Amino acid sequence: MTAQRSAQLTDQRTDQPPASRDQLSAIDVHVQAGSFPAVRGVSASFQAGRFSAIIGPNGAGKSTLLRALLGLSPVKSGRVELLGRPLAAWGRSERSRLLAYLAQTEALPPETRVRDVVALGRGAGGWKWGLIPTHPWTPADEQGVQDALHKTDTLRFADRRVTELSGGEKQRVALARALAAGPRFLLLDEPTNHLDLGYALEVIRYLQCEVAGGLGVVAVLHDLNLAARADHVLLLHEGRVLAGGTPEQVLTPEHLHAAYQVRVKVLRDEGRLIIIPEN
Ligand SMILES: Nc1ncnc2c1ncn2[C@@H]1O[C@H](COP(=O)(O)OP(=O)(O)OP(=O)(O)O)[C@@H](O)[C@H]1O
Repeated sequence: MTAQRSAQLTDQRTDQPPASRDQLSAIDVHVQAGSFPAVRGVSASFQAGRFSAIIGPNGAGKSTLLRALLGLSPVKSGRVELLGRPLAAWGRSERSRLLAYLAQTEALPPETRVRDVVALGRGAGGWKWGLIPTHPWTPADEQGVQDALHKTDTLRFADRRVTELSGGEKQRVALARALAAGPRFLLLDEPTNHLDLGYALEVIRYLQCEVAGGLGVVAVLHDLNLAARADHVLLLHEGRVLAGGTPEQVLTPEHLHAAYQVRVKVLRDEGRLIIIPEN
């Protein structure tokens, strides 16, 4: 795609932050993955109390951007800000209290009961894995674990071992662990990967409930019809922002063809967008 054509597709090449400071922002962020410039000058803001989806074709830089927002991938230039302060200025424990991460493939400790895995999310010790408790266990911790189990529908197998679970069940346990600490932002890399259609929708609905309660969700999604349920969509292409805004602004046939080289129809059903490949 030529630069001129790309510029015609959107007048919103960067997704600039609104006035609120209750956000996680990337400001002209460049990230190098090995010798490859995986993220090339991305500016975007992700609000607390909003569901943001990051979409784009394979290799567009979605996971690398997510990791940079978490401080897990070093930023070559530009900066990430959390609640108006540079990410690097936050202490490690404050940062991990505010930001939770659900990676593409979560390594859950094997032979461990689900309840104990979720408790790790609140800083419980896991002496078997060399983890030291972050603080003495309190009734609030117990309640946080119970709530996370309940909300993710994992309570009914809370006493089973992780090794006895299906891929989808493990994914929900990983989600429960990420949520147990009550983070401000939850960043998820393809959270619906191993989930059947019913649970994928349930996870999205569950995340929407948490968003209504003030959580900021930033999810890398491949399923454009799930991304259409987000409040805000960021479309990446070759490490850059191709478009950012509401699903209506971003999920257009022009943008999607530019990013995926696929012609799509965008339909509307009861106010929701439905994206259908044309062939
Ligand atoms: N260690 C590395 N060395 C070289 N290139 C890398 C490295 N890690 C990632 N890349 C490249 O950086 C680009 C962005 O990778 P990233 O995983 O962020 O993409 P993505 O959009 O999440 O892709 P996918 O949808 O396939 O998961 C890809 O082209 C990838 O091959």
